[in-house]
Amino acid sequence: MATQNTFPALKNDLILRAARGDRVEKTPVWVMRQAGRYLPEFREFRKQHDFFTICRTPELACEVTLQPIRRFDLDAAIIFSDILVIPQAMGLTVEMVPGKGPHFPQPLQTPSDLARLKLPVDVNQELGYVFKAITLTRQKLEGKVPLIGFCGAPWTLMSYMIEGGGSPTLSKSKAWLYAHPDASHQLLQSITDVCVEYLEGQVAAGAQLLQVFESHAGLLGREQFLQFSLPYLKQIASKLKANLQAKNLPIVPIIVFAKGAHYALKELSDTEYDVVGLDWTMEPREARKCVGEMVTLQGNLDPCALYSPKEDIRAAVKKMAEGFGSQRWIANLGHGIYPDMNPEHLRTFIDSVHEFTQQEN
Ligand SMILES: Cc1c2[nH]c(c1CCC(=O)O)Cc1[nH]c(c(CCC(=O)O)c1C)Cc1[nH]c(c(CCC(=O)O)c1C)Cc1[nH]c(c(C)c1CCC(=O)O)C2
Repeated sequence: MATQNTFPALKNDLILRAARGDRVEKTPVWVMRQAGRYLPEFREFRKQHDFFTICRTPELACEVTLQPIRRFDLDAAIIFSDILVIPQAMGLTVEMVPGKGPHFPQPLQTPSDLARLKLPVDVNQELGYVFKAITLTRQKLEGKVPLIGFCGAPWTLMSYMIEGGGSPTLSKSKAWLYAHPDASHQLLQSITDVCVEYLEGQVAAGAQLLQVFESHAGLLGREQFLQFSLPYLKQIASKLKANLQAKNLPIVPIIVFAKGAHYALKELSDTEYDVVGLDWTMEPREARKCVGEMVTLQGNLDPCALYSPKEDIRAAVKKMAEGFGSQRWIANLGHGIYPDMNPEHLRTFIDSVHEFTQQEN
């Protein structure tokens, strides 16, 4: 059975309080893809190490995780890894092609290809390197901020496994949903089972908050989302929480980020997720009206707003803060930061969140 390690005492628990709906004196902020190519120190590091070698080597993953924490006044670290480590653990080869992104040399083409998957997955054996990276990073953070763990959601991972890489339409993977619904459900369930065990292992290793990335929700319509995405997202949160409780592990808050799922915001808030992430197409006040008071919202400045002059970034943050209000909000961008962003503009974003949300007493 998993046992908890002992870690340095936490000095900043703002994000954990906001996630649970406890009072905060200022709004916590972190940024999706905060460890990455927009940082010169990351680009330097990448010249020496292959992407998945960094993910698989705890000392390297830890170093990259800490880079943005050293530079900025962030309220959380997110473990450096990728959502595609799960397809790898299920037996598929994934390469990261510089300048192009992920590539699967042998994607799933027809339902008969499901036989190629290596199931069931021994999560400790296949993904134990992530657990080691989390434990090491939690030690090296010295309690400065909490450490976020994450995984890709089943539909997003299924679509990568079938498309074999990025795709503007997801037409191959969406074709499975319409032409092979049973095989699709079978695949989604297999991925879900891995996600549950993987997230549990991350908590046992020291993750203090989790995020599930359903990055490809937007290309599903509401119907397809309710059928092929939401049930698996729900299963992840409910089974995970039950397992954590049964094993006496901390029941950490969980964030669901379903990019583009504005059509199912209410349903997303009606789950065991503690936080619902918003992309930049959603209006904070409308979103709050839709989800009610019992859930924390995360987001949602358009990442491209960081291309504007610093004064405009400050104005955009002020407006965003007025829209979300001071409680039950975790500030973030509406999607990951882009590689050509000026790190100093990110600093303006982070510092102005703190400035505009600081409470009087
Ligand atoms: C869809 C997705 C992926 N990976 C991820 C998602 C979900 C978030 C989202 O919707 O953007 C999640 C992810 N990927 C990475 C992290 C690390 C933690 C962080 O700082 O957020 C996280 C949380 C590192 C990464 N993952 C990747 C990089 C860049 C690769 C490199 O260094 O060469 C990093 C830092 C590569 C990657 N990985 C993926 C793509 C599409 C790409 C190529 C596009 C790109 O380069 O941004 C798959």
